[in-house]
Amino acid sequence: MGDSVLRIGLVLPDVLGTYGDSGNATVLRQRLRWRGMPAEVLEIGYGQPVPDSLDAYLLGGGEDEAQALACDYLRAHPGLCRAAARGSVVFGVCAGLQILGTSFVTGDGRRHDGLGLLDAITTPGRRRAVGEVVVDTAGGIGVGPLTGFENHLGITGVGPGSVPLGRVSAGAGNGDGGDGAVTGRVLATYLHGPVLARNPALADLLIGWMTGAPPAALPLPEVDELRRERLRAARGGTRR
Ligand SMILES: NC(=O)CC[C@H](N)C(=O)O
Repeated sequence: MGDSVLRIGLVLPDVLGTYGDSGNATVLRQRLRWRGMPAEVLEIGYGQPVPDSLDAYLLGGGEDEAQALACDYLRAHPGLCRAAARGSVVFGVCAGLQILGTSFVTGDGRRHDGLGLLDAITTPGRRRAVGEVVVDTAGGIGVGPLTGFENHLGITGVGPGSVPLGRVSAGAGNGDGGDGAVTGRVLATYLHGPVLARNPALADLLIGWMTGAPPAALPLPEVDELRRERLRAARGGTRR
């Protein structure tokens, strides 16, 4: 393939594959292809080299032990961090968010250094946050309301080097009223779904960062209808 093919790295899907977040790579690739931009997904499995030349890197969710293993691997194989320093897009979900931060403490009380690409520190909460989430991004990344589901023990404090994506109006998110964190082109959230399938505007924000220009509109009425349903259902739930 030539240099014009956009390359999306799916990072350690064999370790961070518990919550279906690998679908985010499929969504990004397909939304690029629908716009006539060739794209491919490279799965970077545990034990394989981590290239530093990709346009985007996606990290999904996982259990504490898997998360610690993935984080150690990415610290020892710094291709992702080198690429982020050059401006590649990095997108993390839940365990991915915690790994991209400065440090996290797992449920067993052990502290782990993160990759330090986001100014975010995670510690165990009092109880696991499980359920639907809605994030209002008007004061944050401005991509409309985000919907997804969460399943995590960690609570995340965002420092001055990052900003949350927005404020949660249902669910827990970071645990302090915000969700996720963003610094430059490194963005992460607690939302599974896959979140890019549920929230095409977030996928297109990442695509704009990858390509250097906001992509053309892509009307998909059935996706809009699905979003309306999800938002109605989640907003009918209780705030935790
Ligand atoms: N869903 C996840 O990725 C869980 C992340 C982390 N292990 C936690 O429980 O906080």
